[in-house]
Amino acid sequence: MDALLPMIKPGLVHSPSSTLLDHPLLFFGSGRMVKNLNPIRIPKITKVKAEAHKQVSTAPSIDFSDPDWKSKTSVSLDFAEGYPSDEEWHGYINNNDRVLLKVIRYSSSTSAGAECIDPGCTWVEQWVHRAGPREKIYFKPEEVKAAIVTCGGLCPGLNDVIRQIVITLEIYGVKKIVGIPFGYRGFSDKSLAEMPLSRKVVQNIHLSGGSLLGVSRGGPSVSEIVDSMEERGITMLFVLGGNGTHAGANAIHEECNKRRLKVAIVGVPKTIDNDILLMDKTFGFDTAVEEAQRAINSAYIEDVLINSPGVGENSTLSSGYITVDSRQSPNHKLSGWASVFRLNTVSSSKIVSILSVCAVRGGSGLEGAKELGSSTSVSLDFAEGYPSDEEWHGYINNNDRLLLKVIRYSSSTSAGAECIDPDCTWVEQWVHRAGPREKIYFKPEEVKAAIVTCGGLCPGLNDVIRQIVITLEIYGVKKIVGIPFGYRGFSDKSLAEMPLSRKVVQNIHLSGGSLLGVSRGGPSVSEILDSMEERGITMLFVLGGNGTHAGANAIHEECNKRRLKVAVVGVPKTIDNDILLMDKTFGFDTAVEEAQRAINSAYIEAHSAYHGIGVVKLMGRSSGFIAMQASLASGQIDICLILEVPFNLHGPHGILSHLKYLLETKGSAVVCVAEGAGQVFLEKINAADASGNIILGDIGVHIQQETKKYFKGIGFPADVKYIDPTYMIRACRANASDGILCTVLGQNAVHGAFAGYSGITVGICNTHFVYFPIPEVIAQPKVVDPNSRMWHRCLTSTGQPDFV
Ligand SMILES: Nc1ncnc2c1ncn2[C@@H]1O[C@H](COP(=O)(O)OP(=O)(O)OP(=O)(O)O)[C@@H](O)[C@H]1O
Ligand SMILES: O=P(O)(O)OC[C@H]1O[C@](O)(CO)[C@@H](O)[C@@H]1O
Ligand SMILES: [Mg+2]
Repeated sequence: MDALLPMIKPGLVHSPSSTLLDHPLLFFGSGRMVKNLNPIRIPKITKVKAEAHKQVSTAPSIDFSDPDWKSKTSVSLDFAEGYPSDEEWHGYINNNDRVLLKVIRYSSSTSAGAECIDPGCTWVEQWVHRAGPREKIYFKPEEVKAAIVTCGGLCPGLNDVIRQIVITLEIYGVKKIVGIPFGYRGFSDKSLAEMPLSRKVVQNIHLSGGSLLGVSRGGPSVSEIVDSMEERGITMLFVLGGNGTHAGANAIHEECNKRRLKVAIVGVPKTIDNDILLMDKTFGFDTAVEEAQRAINSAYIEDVLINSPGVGENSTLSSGYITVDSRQSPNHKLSGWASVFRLNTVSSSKIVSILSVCAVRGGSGLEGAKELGSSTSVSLDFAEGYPSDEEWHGYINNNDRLLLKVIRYSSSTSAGAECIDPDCTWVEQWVHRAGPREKIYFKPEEVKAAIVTCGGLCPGLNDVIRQIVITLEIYGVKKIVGIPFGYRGFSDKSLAEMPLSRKVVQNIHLSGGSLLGVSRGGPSVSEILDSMEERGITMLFVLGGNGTHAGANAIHEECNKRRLKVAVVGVPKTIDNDILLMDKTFGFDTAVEEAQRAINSAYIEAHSAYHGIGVVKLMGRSSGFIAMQASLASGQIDICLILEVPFNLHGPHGILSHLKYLLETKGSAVVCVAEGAGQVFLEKINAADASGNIILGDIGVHIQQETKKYFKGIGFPADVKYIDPTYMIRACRANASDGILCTVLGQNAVHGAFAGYSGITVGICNTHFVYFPIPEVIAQPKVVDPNSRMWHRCLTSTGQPDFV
């Protein structure tokens, strides 16, 4: 297999005719390639002189008084001889790193959504190249002329991509960057001049939709385009577009190869339709769904309020998910689980008829997990035997598994490498796939389900409550209640449980907060259990963060001790995104979206003031994910501070001297700080909330005060504005992306309980939904890895140096 790899060997730089430039996307694994791809040619490696690109990405030693500090440090190209040893990799991606393409191991080709290559549904590894900066680069930045072109229809985010390409090219040291106007047409239409691009030009273009460069369809032939590229001396072409644009890009690439031109053609797939193969999603898709949802909401409101009651009733059913509407068509054929959505009563009796006799099981979802401890897979003891393959229709086969980690790091020093042993051996760790099972454990008519929401607020709580209730009703459950104000509702006699039904929850997702209320602290686990027994609860859905999940696990264990037939299922809720093993928790995306608005206000304030400095504090007591992502999303942050990365305020490498430099050079600056950061500078409060969480000092206020003091002290004018949007970012309604996440989490929580799992929580992992044993995800808070690509991307975006 290695013979196929586009290796950059010590002392070698790959030649244009035989390398990644030929095959920007290669697949490896088990000798199998994805259909429709041409066989991979064995690359011919030509000897050229060695070029090592030395970049300091995390620990640059910077002299801020030098106006050229950026070009001298993190962006400098300091070529050296020879290939760097593993120890020398700092923030670079090792060329041999690979990402697994498919992460689900289907146990049967008839399991819901199974994508099998052969009828036996054999597990086939298919690897793709990991993206990111390489230590050895192929082009000399000063020789590069880069062009960007946007083709096809418009798409939200085009300007964001243009902007970041330009900024990143500048960081590499590229000076000649141009935009080709109006798509491929700009290559031939003499009336359209190419547009010089620089950081200054693109600084704020992401604040508007459309494309700075304009778009078009149609245009010149490939050979005309390449003639024009040769004439212009273009050596890098970035092509933003959909499938047509990419077909064009590939033809241009092939033509360049034919003409033996040393040109890199790189596409960035753009389409709101999300119809590009192999990717989780294309940019613009999320925004399009968000906007579409607004249109649906308007349609819903129009129908309900203006049209006849009959129409209104219909749109009540269809609101949230328009596909439900199509399923109501009497001619629409549904099978298996899908039919359950439509044929409510029939389906529940069908489900009952296939009841299994398996016991409610403890959390035991992780298999073969070297670092996570071994655990058993779930075994099912069905009364009437295992259904044959032909019988699966829309159900998840119990033996389906999802791979936890998808990157094969070739070296422990590759950027963000998470290796289990020093050799970075590839270890398969499998988790259970979430979803409806054909055999269920509970008889719906015997179930009493309760939902409780604990901890702080989080956008999407109502969406999850709503979906749990709707899904329970689909199963045929009649007794559904909400426990008011968190665990406290189990003991406080003044708080009556709230009966829940589809009618009650129908529109609750249109507001933030929790219909049930939240609280911290509360009764002991045994009090909770006594109350659950008294109420006859057989399913408990627990929405909360790490504390809540610790509680849920204790409840599950106590149920086991008391030999109660109860399913305890968690749904992780936290805007902080600090739960282990998941791609993200619900509410996080919305919090980032809202935080970005606060950052934009801070930017405008700072930008409009003479020597303005905006400081924004964001939530995240034990991790800096919100601050990092909001900084990245906004593109307006100069300094992002998180608790995972230490910093100094004072001194030559401190934040204050960098702020002075920014005011001198840019005229303004914006700082984003996570609430958990810089606690060492603050006096300990020595207090905890009702749940025992330590109360933090206010780092935002501290930075504001220190900044004012510093500039006053040196007699340098500075206008400091402080924005604290912390509660605003978590009290709002979930955005579309969180709305979808919440809906699927809610459905899967119910499927998990009905399948007979307990002590589990539902999560999204590598874009698929899985069940985790609770203890595995709350062993410690998930934090930002300062060696991760995401943090490095944030640094690339802010341009900030190290502050120690
Ligand atoms: N170790 C534990 N065992 C049992 N219950 C716990 C434990 N830790 C916390 N709880 C309970 O869980 C509930 C919520 O905990 P907490 O206030 O820490 O919020 P959280 O779930 O971590 O959410 P957030 O992300 O908002 O902090 C509280 O009622 C608390 O009493
Ligand atoms: O004010 P409250 O409810 O204690 O919540 C604050 C905490 O809740 C969170 O939003 C979620 O854990 C933290 O980021 C924050 O520190
Ligand atoms: Mg917590």
